[in-house]
Amino acid sequence: MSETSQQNAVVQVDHVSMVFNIANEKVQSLKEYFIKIARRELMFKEFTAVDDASFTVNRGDVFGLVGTNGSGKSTMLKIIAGVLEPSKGTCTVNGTISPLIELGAGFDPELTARENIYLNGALLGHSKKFLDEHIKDIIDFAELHDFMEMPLKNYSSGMVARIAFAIATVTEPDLLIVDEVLSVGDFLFQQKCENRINDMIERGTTVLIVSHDTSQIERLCNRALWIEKSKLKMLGDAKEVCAAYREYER
Ligand SMILES: Nc1ncnc2c1ncn2[C@@H]1O[C@H](COP(=O)(O)OP(=O)(O)OP(=O)(O)O)[C@@H](O)[C@H]1O
Repeated sequence: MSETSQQNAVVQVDHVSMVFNIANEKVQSLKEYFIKIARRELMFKEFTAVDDASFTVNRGDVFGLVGTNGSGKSTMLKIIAGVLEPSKGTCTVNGTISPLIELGAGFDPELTARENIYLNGALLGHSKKFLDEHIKDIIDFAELHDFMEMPLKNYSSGMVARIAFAIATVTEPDLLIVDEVLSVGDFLFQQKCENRINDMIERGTTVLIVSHDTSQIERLCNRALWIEKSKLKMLGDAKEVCAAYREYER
């Protein structure tokens, strides 16, 4: 790769593979699990969720990931976000990241929504002072003013997604990673999120987005990657990749 393209890369994925060890049989409890491990009775088999992936996401790209269920999209995003260490290969990210990956991750269901804003905000690296100054913006964007003192366990998944999106986008990171969270929000909230993503794109944020809604990928993204059964199947212009993927799904 040339020096210029390297400087332009926000995400550089180089021959990345992710292999999980899956137990061959179901165990009923943690105790049984440890007993079987100690007696060497529990066998594992390897499962390759991402197989030798290499690609680059450049500054200013709005990059979509598509593929059928279980093809490895979320695993790829978790590697990019630094949540998972790849079994092979390297993944480099240049800049700050706001990951919106697993709905509810980084939240405590027993705490109120307000307390969770501080907890999740701290996990994203924000100070208490910063969160005090921005909590009104977060609550305003999520439109959940009447529910701030309610424990998060009583929230619907759409309400959790509203809070998670509002916190992740309170600052403008170099890279915004959005997994299926948008799909659980209602139509109006999805539109509001898309508008905010578009504003961030205009100001230079690079976006990585997973969605089963190919029209959403076509609307938002310039480039797309289709992952199928753990392997990269097609990389290129978002409209072309979505068209090929739709054809395959039929
Ligand atoms: N921690 C894990 N341990 C074992 N297997 C895992 C783990 N995480 C993911 N997998 C497996 O890896 C494969 C890819 O999962 P992944 O969640 O990346 O798929 P996906 O493309 O995001 O699917 P979907 O569209 O359904 O969200 C699946 O078969 C899944 O069961």
